[in-house]
Amino acid sequence: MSFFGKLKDRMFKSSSKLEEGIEAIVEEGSEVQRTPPPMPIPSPEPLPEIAVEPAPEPEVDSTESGGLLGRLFGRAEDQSAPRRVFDDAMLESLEEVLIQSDMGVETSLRVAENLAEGRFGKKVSTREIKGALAAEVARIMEPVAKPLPIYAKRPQVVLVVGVNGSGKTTTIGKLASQFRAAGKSVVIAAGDTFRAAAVEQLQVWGERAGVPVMTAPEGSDPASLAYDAMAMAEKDGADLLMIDTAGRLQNRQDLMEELAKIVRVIRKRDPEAPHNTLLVLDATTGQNALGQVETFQKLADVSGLVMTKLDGTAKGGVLVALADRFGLPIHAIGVGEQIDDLSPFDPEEFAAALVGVSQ
Ligand SMILES: Nc1nc2c(ncn2[C@@H]2O[C@H](COP(=O)(O)OP(=O)(O)OP(=O)(O)O)[C@@H](O)[C@H]2O)c(=O)[nH]1
Repeated sequence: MSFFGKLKDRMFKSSSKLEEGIEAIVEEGSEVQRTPPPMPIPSPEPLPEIAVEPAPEPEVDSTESGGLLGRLFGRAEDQSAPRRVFDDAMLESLEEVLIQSDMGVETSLRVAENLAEGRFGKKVSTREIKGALAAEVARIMEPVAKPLPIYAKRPQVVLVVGVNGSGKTTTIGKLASQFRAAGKSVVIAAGDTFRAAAVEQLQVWGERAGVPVMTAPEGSDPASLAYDAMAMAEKDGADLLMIDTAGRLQNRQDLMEELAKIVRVIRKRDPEAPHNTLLVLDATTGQNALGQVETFQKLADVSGLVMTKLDGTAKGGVLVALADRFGLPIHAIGVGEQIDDLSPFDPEEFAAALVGVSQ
């Protein structure tokens, strides 16, 4: 199955919510429209003879793209499909549906406003609105869709941060496996030395990915492990060193000091390290993800995001809010617990899956 197929299948909770919401809005309004239209007033004078093209149906921006959205939403529409006039009530209902999909209030209001532009007072169908929404979401997401940059630097150090349970370990395993498949040599450092279970889990992922995992005794200094891992990665000529970290936000000061110390010691070996600081976020936490970005930006120099657990959540819209608010690159998304359930972030695929493409 293509990754888009998987994404579409698994993001059903978000998309069905948006899809059903938009359908309901259009259908509700279209009933109002069934009252007979007023009789046309005959024009007293013959119209001057100028070549007038029949007014075209309002175009869906996305249909102009030859890409995925164009293919999905661009075909001619069944004329019997319900339509309603885009009015204030529709604008408000759209805002509500977008907020419910976790796009955040600010972003939802702006997106709804953009959908209204050029359509206000005109009759629109569900598919037109879905197509336009998908195009708008893709437009917002386009600038942040950037794979993890790979540098010539060896080892490239990737520090992985995020709250406990966000999916750091799983993401490190998945990324390591992908880098291995691309012919890169990888070393993992199990930097959450305070939790034996976290270390064990990382070892399991290391085995799956065929990548060595450096560990240290429970409770030992994560910075010292990071330093040793850096030395080992240098000695082995590894392309990448991925460092897992603790995610205990309960004591923010300790965590900040711990992360700062890791950075300080690895810089003794390479003043430019870490080359990437990946923040792993759990999509099921919805709007909390926004707060986590703010917090971790204070704790570390976050360079990009990975959003996990997009499968089975109705909160996929939070990615749009994140992109709109922070503009941080989204390197990858996770849609499952298996090793190949991590994909580069594709804005059009995401937009289509979020909005729902069954129509
Ligand atoms: N459905 C789904 N589950 C995921 C995904 N990514 C991670 N998980 C699951 O989320 C749980 C937590 O993931 P971990 O990788 O252990 O998270 P962590 O941030 O390392 O957490 P700690 O080890 O507690 O610090 C595990 O049960 C994973 O299998 C995903 O994309 N989709």
